[in-house]
Amino acid sequence: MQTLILGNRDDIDDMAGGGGTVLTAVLKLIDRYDLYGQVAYPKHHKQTDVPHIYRLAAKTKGVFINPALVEPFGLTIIEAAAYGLPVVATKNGGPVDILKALHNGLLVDPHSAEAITGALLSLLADKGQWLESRRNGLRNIHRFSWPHHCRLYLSHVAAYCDHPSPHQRLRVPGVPAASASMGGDDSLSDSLRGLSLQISVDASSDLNAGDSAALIMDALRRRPAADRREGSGRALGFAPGRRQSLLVVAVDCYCDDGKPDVEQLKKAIDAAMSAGDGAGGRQGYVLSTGMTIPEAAETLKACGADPAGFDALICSSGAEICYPWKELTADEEYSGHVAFRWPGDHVKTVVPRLGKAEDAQASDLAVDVSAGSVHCHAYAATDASKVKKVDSIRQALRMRGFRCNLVYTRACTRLNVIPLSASRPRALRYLSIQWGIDLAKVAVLVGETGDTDREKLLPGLHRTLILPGMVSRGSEQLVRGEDGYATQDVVAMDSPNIVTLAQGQAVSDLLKAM
Ligand SMILES: O=c1ccn([C@@H]2O[C@H](COP(=O)(O)OP(=O)(O)O[C@H]3O[C@H](CO)[C@@H](O)[C@H](O)[C@H]3O)[C@@H](O)[C@H]2O)c(=O)[nH]1
Ligand SMILES: O=P(O)(O)OC[C@H]1O[C@](O)(CO)[C@@H](O)[C@@H]1O
Repeated sequence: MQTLILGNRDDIDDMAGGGGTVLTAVLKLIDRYDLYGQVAYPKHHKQTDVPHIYRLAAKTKGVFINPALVEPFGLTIIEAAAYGLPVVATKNGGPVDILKALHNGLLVDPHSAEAITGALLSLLADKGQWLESRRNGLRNIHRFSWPHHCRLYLSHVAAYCDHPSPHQRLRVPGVPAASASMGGDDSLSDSLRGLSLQISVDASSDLNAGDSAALIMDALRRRPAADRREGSGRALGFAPGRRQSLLVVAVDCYCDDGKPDVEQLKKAIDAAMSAGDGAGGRQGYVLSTGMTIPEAAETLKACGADPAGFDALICSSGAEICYPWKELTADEEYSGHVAFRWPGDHVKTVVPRLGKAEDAQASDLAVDVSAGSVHCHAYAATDASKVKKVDSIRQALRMRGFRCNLVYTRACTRLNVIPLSASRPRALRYLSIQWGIDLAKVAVLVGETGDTDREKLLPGLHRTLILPGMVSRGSEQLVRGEDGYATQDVVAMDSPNIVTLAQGQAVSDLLKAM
């Protein structure tokens, strides 16, 4: 089945621009070649349908084609790559640069029907070529991430500022001697946040615009380290010094009764810690969990691990972050971020009513005050069969005007209700930005199963390592109903960024191989 997305319309005659003409021509071709039943051309689609359309095409081993006579940029080609869908694209315009970076398909002359047919058939018929294009797209898509884009852009700006007039100079703050000795910080995200303030035309400069891009970039890179030290009284100001990469332990190890499975978690932590041996402190550690901050600290101690050995704890399924080397209290800045549209106490009593199964008692999903926090309502669940799935509760809450994130944790025995903008991936992104560590230098360790938000930790710009045999009981049966989609329908599990640790393989070896 071919799917043609040809614009939303009620009536072809009312379509703007040349859309109506193109669609009419296509319908005539469908008729001429008698393709009824083989081609779908939906009249309407919503923006939220678009990811599913790309995924469907990728799943059915299809190809995305953009045969524009001229394509100024080509966002759709980047979108297709992000979903693992190979492309055939016009050789006129932006796609030339995109394919040079992504290698995710073939360029064609849009005026040549023969060239288009040839390229489509070649990708569709040659499974090896199709798979290579898919994997290249998934592997290289980070090149269109904002940090990468900004880095490239700045380097071009700096490189071409060769002839400034004497009073117009690019002022990049100097590098204090102390910070110059710090390890490389390869992300520009911090620098970029304040860039509009840092670059100004001013004669009293430390660097000329004519200086090499590398020099300017270097100064920009180092600046946040100095800023951070000034604010070191706050957790937010913590600069993880020599840290250049992060290992995030997000292995949700619980026993059947919901208590932390200390033995298994200890194995996961040991596997992570051993990967940092010999890194000279350049590797940082984060625990990412559905537990509260006190529970996480206590559990780490039970595992024989010093909580202070972790750079951060992401707790309550991403509602809180703390820095245990300093104190076990939540980062207020992050709390401020996630507070957006948090319905607070208004939603607290509604959840048990909407979340318990039809035949269940009120006590089957009851508020657990001790496991809650400012931005997390926690509920104790007696049995997985007595509660509704995440998707169903979320939908019921939305119908009542509450938009929240819901996560079952502790082997289906606890439901965390947190703000919509709080999640474990979101917390990770926050740390990556605050600390200036690119997500490409972050590796997340997960189990084969886990909390209901586990599948959201799998894709992204970071690398994901699946540790088999660590989690005996997860909560993922409570993600969505049986008629819902499967994880592999929304996550490209064959992405080069997602790998499973082989029996006896060390985390460090796998990281090196990725
Ligand atoms: O039926 C459609 C068509 C497009 N999109 C989305 O809309 C966005 C833009 O699509 P595109 O077809 O490229 O739209 P235009 O606005 O016509 O294109 C201009 O804007 C794009 C985004 O910057 C650039 O890539 C193009 O080169 C430029 O011509 C993408 O996210 C698409 O997924 C839909 O959701 N439904
Ligand atoms: O094929 P044509 O006429 O050059 O039109 C291509 C244009 O249509 C779009 O694909 C969608 O509007 C643009 O991205 C692109 O610029």
